[in-house]
Amino acid sequence: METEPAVPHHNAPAAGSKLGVHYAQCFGCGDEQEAGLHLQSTVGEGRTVHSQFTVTEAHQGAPGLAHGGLLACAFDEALGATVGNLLRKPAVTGRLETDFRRPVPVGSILYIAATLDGTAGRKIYVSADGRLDAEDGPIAVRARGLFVMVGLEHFTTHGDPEALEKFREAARNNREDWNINP
Ligand SMILES: CCCCCCCCCCCCCCCC(=O)SCCNC(=O)CCNC(=O)[C@H](O)C(C)(C)COP(=O)(O)OP(=O)(O)OC[C@H]1O[C@@H](n2cnc3c(N)ncnc32)[C@H](O)[C@@H]1OP(=O)(O)O
Repeated sequence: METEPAVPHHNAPAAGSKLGVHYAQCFGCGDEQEAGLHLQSTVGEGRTVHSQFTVTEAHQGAPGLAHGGLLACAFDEALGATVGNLLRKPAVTGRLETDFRRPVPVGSILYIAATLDGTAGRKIYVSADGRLDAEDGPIAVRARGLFVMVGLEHFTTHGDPEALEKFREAARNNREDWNINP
């Protein structure tokens, strides 16, 4: 199937909109996960979302340096937030590739700029650069993801049967006009 340009949903949040927590216990963005990433995201121009998080001591692999898997998690979250919020369709990560280009020290802020690259049927292609300490800082990590659109029953069948109500609760706290139906 041919890849087509990704077209943001007509009701996608506008450029400049801050994206809230999609689930309080999410390791990537949740505010009830003490050691989590607390990633914060804002919609950018076009098909982009800008996210950032501060690397803390809870995120170490080697002494004083972020764990690579943890950085991959940050990109999973940033790419997933881009897909979910711009397309407003439920999707899960099928494939995630990361290139680690520079070490990321504890105390750094990682600035992640993600772009929706295209869709092919249920497949969504998305990529991102992560820069150190400034939006125009040196690239530390690059990632490419393939997300696959799923029905909402993916979350209730395989996860918590009350998943949809938990998502809705988070959505109500973020945007009153949010409707989780795709
Ligand atoms: C409603 C509004 C929402 C609002 C929202 C708000 C914000 C929201 C923020 C969320 C931010 C969280 C970000 C974290 C996101 C996770 O971390 S999700 C958790 C990690 N991922 C998973 O657990 C997924 C586990 N895997 C699966 O459940 C299934 O394998 C999948 C991915 C659903 C696919 O299974 P399937 O539905 O049976 O589909 P299948 O036919 O196998 O694959 C479909 C297509 O994808 C391709 N494909 C699948 N996997 C791969 C792969 N690994 N490599 C290459 N191609 C693949 C297949 O080849 C196939 O291609 P075509 O034949 O169509 O060309």
